Amino acid sequence: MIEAWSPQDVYAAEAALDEELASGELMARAVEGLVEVVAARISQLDAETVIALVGPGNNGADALYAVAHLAEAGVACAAALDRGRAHEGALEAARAAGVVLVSGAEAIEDIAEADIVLDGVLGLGGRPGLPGEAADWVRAIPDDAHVIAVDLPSGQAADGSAFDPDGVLADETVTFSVAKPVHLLPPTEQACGTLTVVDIGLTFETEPAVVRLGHDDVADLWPVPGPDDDKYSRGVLGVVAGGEDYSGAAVLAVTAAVEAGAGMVRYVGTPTPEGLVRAAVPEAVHGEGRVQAWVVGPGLDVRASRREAVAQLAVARRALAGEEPVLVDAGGLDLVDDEVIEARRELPTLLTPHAGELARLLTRLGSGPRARSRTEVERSAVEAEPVRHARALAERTGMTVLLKGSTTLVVPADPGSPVRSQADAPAWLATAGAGDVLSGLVGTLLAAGLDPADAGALGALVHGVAADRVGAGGPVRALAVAHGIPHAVAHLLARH
Ligand SMILES: NC(=O)C1=CN([C@@H]2O[C@H](COP(=O)(O)OP(=O)(O)OC[C@H]3O[C@@H](n4cnc5c(N)ncnc54)[C@H](OP(=O)(O)O)[C@@H]3O)[C@@H](O)[C@H]2O)[C@@H](O)CC1
Ligand SMILES: Nc1ncnc2c1ncn2[C@@H]1O[C@H](COP(=O)(O)OP(=O)(O)O)[C@@H](O)[C@H]1O
Repeated sequence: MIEAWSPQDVYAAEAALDEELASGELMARAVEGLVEVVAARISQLDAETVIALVGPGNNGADALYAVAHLAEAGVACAAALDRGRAHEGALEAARAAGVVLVSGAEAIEDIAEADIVLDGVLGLGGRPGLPGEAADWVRAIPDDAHVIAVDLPSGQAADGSAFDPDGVLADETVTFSVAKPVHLLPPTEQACGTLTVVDIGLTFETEPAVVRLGHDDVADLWPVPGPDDDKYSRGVLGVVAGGEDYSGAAVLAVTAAVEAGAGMVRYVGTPTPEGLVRAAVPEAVHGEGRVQAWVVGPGLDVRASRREAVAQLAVARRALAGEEPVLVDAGGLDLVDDEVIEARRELPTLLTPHAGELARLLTRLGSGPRARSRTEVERSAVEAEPVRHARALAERTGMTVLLKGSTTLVVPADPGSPVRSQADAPAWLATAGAGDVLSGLVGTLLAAGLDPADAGALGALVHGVAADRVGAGGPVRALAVAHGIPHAVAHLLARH
């Protein structure tokens, strides 16, 4: 599991530890870890020149001390300074070690020829926009240089809220003690590259801001049946999905639920998908009945008027009005209105929109607990600030929101709970029907008793791993992902 703490919590933990340690000890630990990574990269890449981009704060000091150590060890190092502004102790160390200090046009020339660029312009204390000459430095970084960001890529928001295309795009980032939201959240994680966390001894009493499950966490969370279990105790999942237009969604969701190990799946549909489900998934039973959780919505047509569709919609509405946990996806999202929001306020509910569906929902429902602002929300706005928009929907509805995408976010209804961020899927998973598979998989975890945030994060991880293993680096179809779930789960459980 990777946990990330907010910049405020990191500063507080740092201040607490700083009081116990000798002055400069904390930074010395950070620098030692940073030097180790840069030295390893110099030898792996056969790099000859390193240049540090030095900003005015402690982030710049880290970079400057690091090149001082490397210069002492014989590496050809330079440091770009903006009008000579930098941490005094670090500057002295750099001078004494023979680091070449450059600024202006000379800095731009040296950056353009560097093998490794160490970005220490801004760290945790950075505000939007690069200071002084730093924007020119960043533009001068050659494509073939290996860029190592100190703590975080300069220009990117430490809380992960905003991506700056003109900021640093790192090949790797060396951070201290713990990850920060910038490293785990879209849209900023794309600027971080590979992450190394150097332990400098900070401890935290607060909850992390962001959590990412790793493969080794699956065995702790996955509902593995024991000898006393039967099909009912494992959890029965009701699936209200598929209509005459999108009949395949029902097959995909039900198949995924059965493959994920639901004790039983009860399917409620209209004639065409019902026939398909009967043929494709003999394990499923048909019609309404007692369940431990519901999936409502894949392929569901809330505007259909045929008698069978009206009956199916009545079951969907009963599920939303009932007390069992509900996952609401696709067409089912159209059924979420103020009445449903009021009825489900205290009940486990997971909404699973993609960016376009989230934009539509926020446009229709408005944001804030009482829908104070009701404005048109564009898909592009959700993509630019996914966490903010997912949180707005979670606040508006009191429900947990799973926002699908290359990184899947799970924002719990409780604003104090960490955001979950899973980036396990190959881009090949961007294919029709993949979301229907996710709904069946996560629904099974809800029926087994997991809470919506755990079910969403764990389901997203397994979904991604199944796609990765089935596709083996090539294209993957949604049905194959569903069929790949058992092997993915077995593979992940075997790691324990
Ligand atoms: N916390 C930890 O655990 C540890 C932290 N460590 C390191 O310390 C780093 C944090 O250091 P930091 O607090 O000095 O902040 P940092 O990002 O260097 O910049 C602040 C300076 O930049 C300026 N400034 C900011 N934005 C600007 C802008 N857009 N345009 C112009 N100016 C701007 C800002 O100016 P001011 O706000 O005063 O106007 C201030 O002068 C952290 O990332 C890590 O590398 C480790 O050494 C040890 C363990
Ligand atoms: N670029 C991507 N990389 C990895 N996974 C992706 C990417 N784009 C989408 N996905 C995943 O694929 C699935 C698509 O779901 P969705 O948009 O609901 O499709 P559908 O409605 O056709 O089933 C989601 O689980 C999403 O997280």
